[in-house]
Parts: sequence; C-alpha cells; structure tokens
Amino acid sequence: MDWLPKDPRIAEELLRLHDADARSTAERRARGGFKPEENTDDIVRLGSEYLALSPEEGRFVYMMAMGAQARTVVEFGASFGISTLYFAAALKETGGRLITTEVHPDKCAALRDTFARAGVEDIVTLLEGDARETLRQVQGPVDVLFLDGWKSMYLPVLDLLTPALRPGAMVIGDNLDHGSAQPYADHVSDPANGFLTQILGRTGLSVKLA
Ligand SMILES: C[S@@+](CC[C@H](N)C(=O)[O-])C[C@H]1O[C@@H](n2cnc3c(N)ncnc32)[C@H](O)[C@@H]1O
Repeated sequence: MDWLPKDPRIAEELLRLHDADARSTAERRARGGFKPEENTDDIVRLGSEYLALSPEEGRFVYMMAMGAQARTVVEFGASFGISTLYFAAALKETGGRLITTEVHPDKCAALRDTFARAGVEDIVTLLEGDARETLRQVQGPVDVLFLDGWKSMYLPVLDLLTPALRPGAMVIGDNLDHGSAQPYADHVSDPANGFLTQILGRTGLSVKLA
C-alpha cells in the first residue's frame, strides 16, 4: 500500500480492514468464487462479504472529497467501512460530515466498533436499514454522493437525493460494468437529466449541472 490517510487511528483501521478483505476474497476464490445465482442483490447471503474498494480506489474517493472541499458526503453501501474511512479521513480535514448507509445488521454492529476505534463517530452518521428509506431524512446541500450498494438501486437512490445535491455536486457510481447499473448509467449519461458524466474504467464520475 503506497498511501494511507495520515490520521494514525484511521490508517490503522484501514490496514486491518484491507487485510481482512484480502483474506475473505482469497477464501471466496478458493471456494470457486461467486456462483452466478449468488452474484445478486441478495443482502443476507452476502452479509459476510466485504466487496470493498481497493486502496487505489480508496485514495480516489479521498481525493474527490478533498478536491470538492466537501462538507457533506452521502454514501450508499458501507459494508465493513473501507470506503467510509477514506471519506472520513478527508472530512476530518475539510471539517465536514459523512452520512453512510448499511442494511445488514451484523455489518452495522461491526461498523459502529470500527468508527469508535478510528475515532470518527463525531463525523460519521450511520443510517441502519434500507437506504431507499433511511436517506429520505437527508438535508442538503450534499457535495459528494458515493453509490456502492446494490447496483439496481443506484437510480432510485440518485432520484431520492437529486434535490439535495448542490449545483456542481459530484456523484461517484462504482461498478458500472454491472448490468443492473445500466439504468443509472443511461440516466447520468444524458445531460438532459441534469448531469455530465465521464466513465473512468468501471467508475462513473458525474457532476450535477446548475
Ligand atoms: C459493495 S458493498 C460496499 C463496499 C464499501 N463501500 C467498501 O468500500 O467497503 C455493498 C453494501 O451495500 C449494502 N446494501 C445493499 N443494498 C442496500 C440498501 N438498500 N440499503 C443499505 N445498504 C445496502 C450491502 O449490504 C453491502 O454491504
């Protein structure tokens, strides 16, 4: 890992989580990977899977939050908190806050412990439950929206939060190579819907037009 956020408690938690993710991914590969019917939006079955950002992707979302000098970031899909901690590191520097979401109860319990160890409880609010419901309470203006929950829900979550996004807000959609993210990719790729979008590898980077 060539870079980690400078905050020592966040860096230590990230090292632990990346290591645990690598072990869990190796075990899954040894079992033959996901079976086609497992690679679905099945919340309970994937409750022990990290499905997390790589260190490079984590650095990317940190850079986006820092570049935007974000005060409010919203995350759809925390899992065990790897992306969450990269955002929290940036927000510690910008003086901002992060609202994150997770539906799996075991993951929510683990997240609360992680946030305490990393010392970011005052920056991060975890909304436990289905983000399509819990995010209804978000007040704008939102500077950065990160989409990394189940891909078929990207567009409903974006629709829910679009009124709260400030002009120029950034929307980062991970894994747009998944077929179920296509309705979202089509929506943000049409400027008539109020976004300009660049696809970088499998990540969509969109900006909300004024
Ligand atoms: C790809 S993982 C997120 C990985 C995480 N961003 C990271 O980098 O560590 C997707 C997560 O979204 C959660 N999720 C899926 N649908 C959800 C929903 N409707 N509401 C809240 N969380 C959801 C899943 O339980 C899963 O933990």
